[in-house]
Amino acid sequence: MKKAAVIGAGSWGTALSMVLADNGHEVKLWTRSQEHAESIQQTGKNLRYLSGVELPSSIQATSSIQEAVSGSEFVIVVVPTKAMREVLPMLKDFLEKDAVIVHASKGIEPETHLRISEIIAEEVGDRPVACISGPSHAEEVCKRQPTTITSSSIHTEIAEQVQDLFMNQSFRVYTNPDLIGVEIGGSLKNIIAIGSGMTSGLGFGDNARAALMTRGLAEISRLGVKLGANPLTFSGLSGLGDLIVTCTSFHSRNWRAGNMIGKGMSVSQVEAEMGMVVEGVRTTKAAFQLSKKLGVDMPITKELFEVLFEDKDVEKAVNALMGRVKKKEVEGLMSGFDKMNNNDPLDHFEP
Ligand SMILES: NC(=O)C1=CN([C@@H]2O[C@H](COP(=O)(O)OP(=O)(O)OC[C@H]3O[C@@H](n4cnc5c(N)ncnc54)[C@H](O)[C@@H]3O)[C@@H](O)[C@H]2O)C=CC1
Ligand SMILES: O=C(CO)COP(=O)(O)O
Repeated sequence: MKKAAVIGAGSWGTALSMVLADNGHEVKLWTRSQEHAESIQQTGKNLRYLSGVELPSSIQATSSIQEAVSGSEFVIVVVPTKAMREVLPMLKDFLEKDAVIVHASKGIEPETHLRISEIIAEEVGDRPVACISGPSHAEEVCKRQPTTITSSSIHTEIAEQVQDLFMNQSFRVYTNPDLIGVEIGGSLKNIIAIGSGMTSGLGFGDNARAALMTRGLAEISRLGVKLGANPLTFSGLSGLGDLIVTCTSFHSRNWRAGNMIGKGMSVSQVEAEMGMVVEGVRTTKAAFQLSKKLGVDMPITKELFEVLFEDKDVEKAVNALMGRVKKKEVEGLMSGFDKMNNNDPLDHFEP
């Protein structure tokens, strides 16, 4: 039995608390407001974010970050990316000496272009950090439906500790040392999910969605490899896996946001209507900036940036993508494979 603090009682923090409680760990779930903590304690439910779900009675909700973090061996941070710089300084002084920080959020910070593990390093200093990421809608995890994710850390033993912490019969956890690839894949798929929702909102069908997902993965991989990721990570759970789940599901807030924009709503209207975080909007800005800085061609991200931040008409964005100059498919996709030490890509996957 381990002691764990989950920081952020939105849908994902709550679902992860359930996995940890199911595994017999002592779980403190930190909420931003006292009212929310009291409501969870009194009703045994998170009425705001996962209303129909009965939480294990062992989960202790608290609005005291000191109470949550002190004594915890694992601190799982699950707030939206834009809240990281507010929340991390609040918990920093209560961290135990050997506490492992795990984050489960998906985003890149605009302007600094930092991944979340890098923001954690800036805010709390040099500590063991892991990221968990993969195709995992909270709505299904809380029903204990089969789910697979990746635990990533540059320290193999930390990734494995986190794997052991979360893994159970309905929640299967793999490890991958490629922290850059895992964080980039999980963050950038949200951009493509917004685009996928837009194509449905415009009335397009399966062909458009498949095109966007495939070419989206190509540009995610191009940027990721430029940043130092292993290209094969993008065909794993935190890459292709999460791209599929987010681009094809009504559960996805990013997909739903794109769908509403495709139907004609403005970005601000959509964000207000959603009432939950739509990470892909800020990440589109960050990825667009990064692609310009690094000279990486990301045509889908560019068009989505112009739709989301420069009021470009969605149909004009589609026309711009479809009317690009002719290209070879495979050459661009394969660039980066020369980074691998092994000549046979399949050797990189454990059976
Ligand atoms: N919902 C899901 O199925 C999954 C979500 N994620 C990621 O997890 C992260 C959190 O997402 P959700 O839980 O779904 O979001 P959510 O919108 O359901 O909840 C966000 C939570 O963060 C809190 N929060 C917001 N701003 C805050 C601030 N400034 N300070 C402190 N707390 C603040 C809110 O009170 C709320 O408890 C995101 O990065 C998302 O991409 C990852 C995998 C699955
Ligand atoms: O990352 C997710 C599932 O893996 C959740 O995606 P949304 O934030 O779009 O709901």
